[in-house]
Amino acid sequence: MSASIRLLIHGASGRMGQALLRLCAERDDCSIVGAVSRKVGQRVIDGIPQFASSELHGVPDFDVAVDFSLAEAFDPILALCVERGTALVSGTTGLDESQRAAIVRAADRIPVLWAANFSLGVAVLSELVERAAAALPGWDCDIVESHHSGKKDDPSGTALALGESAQQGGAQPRYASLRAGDIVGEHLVQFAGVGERVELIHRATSRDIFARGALHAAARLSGRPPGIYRLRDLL
Ligand SMILES: NC(=O)C1=CN([C@@H]2O[C@H](COP(=O)(O)OP(=O)(O)OC[C@H]3O[C@@H](n4cnc5c(N)ncnc54)[C@H](OP(=O)(O)O)[C@@H]3O)[C@@H](O)[C@H]2O)C=CC1
Ligand SMILES: O=C(O)C1=N[C@H](C(=O)O)C[C@H](O)C1
Repeated sequence: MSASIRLLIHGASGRMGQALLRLCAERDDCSIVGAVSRKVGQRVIDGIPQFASSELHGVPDFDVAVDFSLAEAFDPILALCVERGTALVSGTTGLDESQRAAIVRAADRIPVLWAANFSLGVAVLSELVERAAAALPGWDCDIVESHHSGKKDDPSGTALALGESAQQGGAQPRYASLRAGDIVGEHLVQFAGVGERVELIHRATSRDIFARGALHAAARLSGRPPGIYRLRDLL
């Protein structure tokens, strides 16, 4: 039997962090050696040592950091992974160009997987969007994303990634964002022609789909050579 992969969860107190902690406890291929949040109350919760982001350099040895935090928290966790030579799986959205460039540089030294969306449904939607865009030249393409009122970035990372797929197919997408209630995440990609319209939509009703995808990716990324990995490389 292979050894359990040691995970560091970054953004542990958040909506995604809590889903990751809960779902990791159900797996026998990984264990959490540290949970990092901006603020820390109790030092150990359910046997997992808690660390404040100011204590990042004191976390124990780990194999993969799983980061679902905020853009302003991303640079330190990327730097820590490079310093320790460990893998990074990140779903943090709202990263700017310099942060994206830092990921590319880091990938010379460590394995990195960043994805705007870890669900299988969005992976399929992305392919459908590219095909629809290529098949419907000249049609208007609009991407409408809806999320809970606590979401900070817009357009969502998924909307921007779907926009890249639409562009690959030759469309010029426009974006609209809605923040309301507790919507987990909805993405509508609409192609409008004259007298007809095609709508492709993904509705997430549970964050577990993202957390499961990220844990699966972490288990598969551990021990790989440095480089940029895509979700589809690890499925
Ligand atoms: N790729 C994907 O599939 C998905 C991506 N996401 C993305 O994941 C990220 C997290 O989402 P969500 O869980 O809803 O967000 P939350 O706001 O619920 O959680 C954010 C977490 O980051 C921590 N944090 C905030 N600021 C800092 C900082 N400066 N340094 C260290 N830690 C910090 C928070 O700690 P504290 O509570 O102490 O402030 C908290 O643990 C977002 O970017 C979101 O877009 C979300 C779902 C799926
Ligand atoms: O913040 C969220 O909640 C989500 N963020 C990701 C994004 O920005 O696309 C993925 C998912 O839609 C949920």
